[in-house]
Amino acid sequence: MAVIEQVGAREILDSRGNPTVEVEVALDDGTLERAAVPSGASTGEHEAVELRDGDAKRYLGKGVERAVTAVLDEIGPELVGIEAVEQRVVDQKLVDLDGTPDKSRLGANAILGVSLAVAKAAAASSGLELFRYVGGPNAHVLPVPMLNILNGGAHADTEVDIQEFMIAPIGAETFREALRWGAEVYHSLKSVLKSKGLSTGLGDEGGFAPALSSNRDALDLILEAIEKAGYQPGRQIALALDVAATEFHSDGAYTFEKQKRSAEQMTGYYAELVRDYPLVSIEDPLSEDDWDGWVRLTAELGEKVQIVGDDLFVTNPERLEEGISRRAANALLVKVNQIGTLSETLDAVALATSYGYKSMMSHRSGETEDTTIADLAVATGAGQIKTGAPARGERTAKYNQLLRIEEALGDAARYAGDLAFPRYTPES
Ligand SMILES: O=C(O)[C@@H](CO)OP(=O)(O)O
Ligand SMILES: [Mg+2]
Repeated sequence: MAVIEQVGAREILDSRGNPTVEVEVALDDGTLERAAVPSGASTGEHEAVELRDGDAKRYLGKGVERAVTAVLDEIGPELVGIEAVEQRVVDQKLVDLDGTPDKSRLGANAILGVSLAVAKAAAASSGLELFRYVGGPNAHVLPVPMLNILNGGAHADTEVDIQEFMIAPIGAETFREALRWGAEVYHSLKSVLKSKGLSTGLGDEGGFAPALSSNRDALDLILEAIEKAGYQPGRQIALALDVAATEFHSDGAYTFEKQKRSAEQMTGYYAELVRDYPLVSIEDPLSEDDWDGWVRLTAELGEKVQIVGDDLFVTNPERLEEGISRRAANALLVKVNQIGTLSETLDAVALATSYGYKSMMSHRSGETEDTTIADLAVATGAGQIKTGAPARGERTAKYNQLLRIEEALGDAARYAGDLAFPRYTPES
């Protein structure tokens, strides 16, 4: 087995034109692999800390030279000589070296880059694709792509409050078919928008970002696009939301559609949406610290629809444990850079699974060409992945990797389909 010989790092650009960290790990058998780190816009207060330089002259203070230096000067030398397959040893070393609970000293961006690059190098050196290396023989379920085709909130310059309107092609037979359906609906939505004189400009995740006066308008446009593409809403293609409610919550109130609302009023609004639309999943319906609101919302809607905790859980096993004990949400959003190491990410998914919580693998709004999360979705059997629209290279890189994985698995591949959403019964 191969040991880590050298760790390199550099500053590269992400899909928003902001700097981010890329790490390279070289092993003594000649293997060289790299991983790039994503970056969020609607970040949760409890996420691990992304180290930024703060020098206003460089990239308006968004540089990551300090994180790069942390990899080169502090982290790298400590890892030389360790077996690359000892992922947990490496990750524990990263956590210990940093020494803070939120990875703020060395930076979660520095730490994650190293953690993922080590995993990729170990996989390559073992002659295994990443999904097989991390997931073993059980890695055979292709996730439902949760395609974000209409962007609002912090990802668009419009007044649409809900951040992400996604389609979930649950009725497809294979991932390949699901992705094709999704792309067809994406194009269909473009025509629908054009025909109504609405903008077809894009938001950060490649979805359209038209100026609309209500959030229901967005759902109606998408339903029209699904039908015009020749698919049945609900049975073949369901809907999902990421409300990202932390973004419009302050002083105990939600400013939604220009009105101040309580958690109870927001819950009432979602209950109507679930009644009126084929929704399989709602992410962050309430703010990150509104635990009581989450508990009540989950009690009211959790039997009918998946309720996903993103800012609430921040892929952190401790916050997830609290959520499980209080019965807040029934699914976990999984973002590798919210927690900072592969081992802790896998721990969060395992914890979720053991309590019957579903997991949705996720990108960030600032992304790179790195495709690690596609492999992790299959490795963990998550059954769901959201990585933006079926357009724009940094998003399609992940979906395209899933096409390759499905092909590599051949007859062993199984598409998660509507089984990914046990709380949803497609209408006949
Ligand atoms: O809220 C989210 O789920 C994400 C990804 O879609 O957005 P961001 O990366 O900006 O936090
Ligand atoms: Mg979210």
